[in-house]
Amino acid sequence: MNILDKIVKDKRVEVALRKKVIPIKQLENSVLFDRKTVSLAKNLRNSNTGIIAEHKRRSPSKSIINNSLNVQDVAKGYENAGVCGMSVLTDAKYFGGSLDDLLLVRASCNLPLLRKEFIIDNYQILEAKAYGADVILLIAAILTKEDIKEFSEFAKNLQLDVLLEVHNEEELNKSIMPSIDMLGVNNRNLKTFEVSLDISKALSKIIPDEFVKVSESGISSIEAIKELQPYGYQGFLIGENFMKTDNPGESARNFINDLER
Ligand SMILES: O=P(O)(O)OC[C@@H](O)[C@@H](O)c1c[nH]c2ccccc12
Repeated sequence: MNILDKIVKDKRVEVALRKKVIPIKQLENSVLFDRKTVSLAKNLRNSNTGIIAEHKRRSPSKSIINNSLNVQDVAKGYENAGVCGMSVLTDAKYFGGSLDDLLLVRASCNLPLLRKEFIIDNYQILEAKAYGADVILLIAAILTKEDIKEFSEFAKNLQLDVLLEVHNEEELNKSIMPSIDMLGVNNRNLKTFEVSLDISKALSKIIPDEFVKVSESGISSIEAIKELQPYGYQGFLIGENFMKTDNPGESARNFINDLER
């Protein structure tokens, strides 16, 4: 079984348990649930840098990236750096994240927040809203066209933005629908961990103009961004390149300063 199938299998068990511990009504009654959300898509359209900075402690491809940081400091640092939004990994088993990370980040900054999660159930979208997210990620590789329609419409009804992630043409073709705000091209194959910016370049040509294009993973230089901008990319999701340093906020600030020069 490939790693992605394993993650999804574990996720189904996890979500079934979560539902028993915290009923839907409780999520809907939580303080953050009725909050006004902020749009990442709008921020990206109005930016000429478009950096979405991620909080990621570890990953199946790299094991430990950074285990010694305070998630609230990271959030404040990213906000001060002038990023357009922040992505917070909430998967515990493979990425060392949690919904509590998301909650702490929500309490520390006003950035649009992406819940970075393997979403397979509407319940996780309610959790995203209740713990402070503004945006959800949907991964085409683990969803059917019907799932994508159901989950994205459910998210839109909760005033959440939807970032749909693809890795090839077939995934892209089943994902194009009006309830999607942003199309993310993952440069990393989640089954083999191979990374190549060529994926973003190739797929950009068949992404319709109404979607904000986001390039995800393996971005570690200004040059990479300059290379991708002519292909129409307005968003760049960066995790490891910032998280591997002692001060991700400062790294992001230097990166953005260089980019604006
Ligand atoms: O750390 P990187 O290479 O900059 O990548 C960040 C982000 O794109 C990556 O964490 C990611 C993209 N899609 C995902 C789906 C699930 C988990 C993680 C991801």
